[in-house]
Amino acid sequence: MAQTERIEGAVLTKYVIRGGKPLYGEIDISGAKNAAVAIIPAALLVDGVCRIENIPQISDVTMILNILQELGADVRTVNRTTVDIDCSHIRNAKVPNELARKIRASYYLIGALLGRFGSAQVPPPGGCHLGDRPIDQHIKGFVAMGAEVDVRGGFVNAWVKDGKRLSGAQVYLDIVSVGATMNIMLAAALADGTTIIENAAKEPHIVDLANFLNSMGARIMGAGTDVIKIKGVERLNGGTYSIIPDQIEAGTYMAAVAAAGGEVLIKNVIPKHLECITAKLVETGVEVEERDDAVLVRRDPNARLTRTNVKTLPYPGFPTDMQPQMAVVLSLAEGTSVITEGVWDNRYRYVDEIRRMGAQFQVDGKVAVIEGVDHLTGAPVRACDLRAGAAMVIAGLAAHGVTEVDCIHYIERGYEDIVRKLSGVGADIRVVVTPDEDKQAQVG
Ligand SMILES: CC(=O)N[C@H]1[C@@H](OP(=O)(O)OP(=O)(O)OC[C@H]2O[C@@H](n3ccc(=O)[nH]c3=O)[C@H](O)[C@@H]2O)O[C@H](CO)[C@@H](O)[C@@H]1O
Ligand SMILES: C=C(OP(=O)(O)O)C(=O)O
Repeated sequence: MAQTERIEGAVLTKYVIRGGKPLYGEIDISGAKNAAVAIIPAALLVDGVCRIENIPQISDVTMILNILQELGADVRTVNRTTVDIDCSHIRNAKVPNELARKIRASYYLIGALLGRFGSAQVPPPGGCHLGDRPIDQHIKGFVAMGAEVDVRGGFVNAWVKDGKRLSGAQVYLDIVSVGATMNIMLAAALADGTTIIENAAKEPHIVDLANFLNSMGARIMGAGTDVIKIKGVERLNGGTYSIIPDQIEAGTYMAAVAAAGGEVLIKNVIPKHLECITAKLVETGVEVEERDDAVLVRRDPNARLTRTNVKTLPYPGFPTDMQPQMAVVLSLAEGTSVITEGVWDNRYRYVDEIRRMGAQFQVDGKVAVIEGVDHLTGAPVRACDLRAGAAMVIAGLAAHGVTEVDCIHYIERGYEDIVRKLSGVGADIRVVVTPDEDKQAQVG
C-alpha cells in the first residue's frame, strides 16, 4: 500500500493496549467499507443528486470521495454519515494517479466511467498486499461488452470501440470474483441490452450495490445468486440510499469478545450476513444470540476456547477478511486448529507479529497450523495490512501486559473510531502520538 506512516508534523501514531480486560457493553456498527467504496463510484452513473447514508468514516471512503471531487463531482457533507454526490457535470474520464493507486476500490471507476462516458483512464488499483491482485476477469467482462482495454503509461485505458455505449453481453467468470462482479454490474447498468454474469460472487456488498443502482432506476436481477441479469437502461436518476452495516467490522468485534471474554451487544447488523462467522465462533465455545438487528456475543473469561478448522471461501463461506482475526481467536483455543486460506496467496504476513506475542503458528503456503496457547503476552507489533492490523488489536486486548500496534493507518482504512468503540466496552486502548525521530533528524 502506498500510504505512509509519517504524518504531517513529524509524528508517529500507534495504539497502546493494556490487555487482559474482558469487554462488556454495546458497540454500534458503521456502514460497510466494501459496499461504500463501490457505491460511491456508482454515483458517476447517476444524473442528479445521490444522497448516500450510513457512510463509514474511514480513510478509504475519504480517498474515493476525493477522487470523485478531483473528477469534478459536487460532494456535500449532510451530516457525519451522509453525503450528497452530484456527478452530472463531470466530463473527465481520467482519474488522477496519486489518489487512485492508494486504494483497491479505485478499479470500480473503470466500470463506472466506461458505463457513463464510454471511456476510462484509471491507474491500476492499490489496496492491501494479499498476493497477486489481477483484474483479468473485470477486463474480460468489459471486452465482452464491446470495450477495448490496454494497460499502458501507468493506466488501465478502456474505451468503447463503436460509439459511446457498451453492449449487453453474456459473461462467465472463470473465478468467483467480488470485484469483477461489481465492476461488470457498474459497466452494464447503462449498456445497450442485457448483460448476464454467470458464476457471479454473492457477497452482501454485491446485493447492496445492486439495490443502490436499482433504487436509482437500474434493472438488476439475481444479485446474491450466482447468475446476475442486468437490463441496461437509458439513464439513472438521483435518490436516497442507505449502505448496509459492515459484516467484517461486526465480525471483528465478535472475535474481540471471543478472544478477550465478556458480553457485548453488537448493534446495527444484519445477523444473516454474520452467520458464516457466528457458526465458527460457536464451534469454539462462544455464545452468540441473534436479535433482529443485533447479535449478543458472550464468552466466559475463565473458560478456555475449543479448537476448530476454518477455510476461507467466497460468501456464504467464511470471509477471507476475517481470517487474521479468527486466527487470533484460535491461537487461544485448546488444541490444534487448521486455517486454509482459500482466496488469497499471501494473507499470513502477520504471522511474525503474532508470534512475538507467544502464538504458536506454522504456515505452509495457504495452510496455517495453530497450537493454542493458554495466553498471549503483550509486545510491540505492526499492522501489516487492514485486517491483520485488526487482528493485532484483538490479540492486544486478550494478552497479558501491554501491546503497541504500529502502522495503524492500515487499520484506519476500514475501521471507524475503533479506539472509541473499544473503550466504550471497557478496553484499555489509547492512541499515542510520538515524534517521528527520523523526520526530526532530517528536519534538524
Ligand atoms: C471472493 C472473495 O472473498 N473476495 C474478497 C476479495 O474481493 P476482491 O474484489 O478484492 O477480490 P476478488 O473477489 O476479485 O478476488 C477473489 C480471487 O479471484 C482472483 N481474481 C480476481 C479478479 C480477477 O480479475 N482475476 C482473478 O484471478 C483473485 O486473485 C482472488 O484470488 O477481497 C476483498 C478484500 O479482502 C473481500 O472483501 C472480498 O470478499
Ligand atoms: C483487504 C481489504 O480491503 P482492500 O481489498 O480494499 O485492500 C479488506 O477489506 O479486508
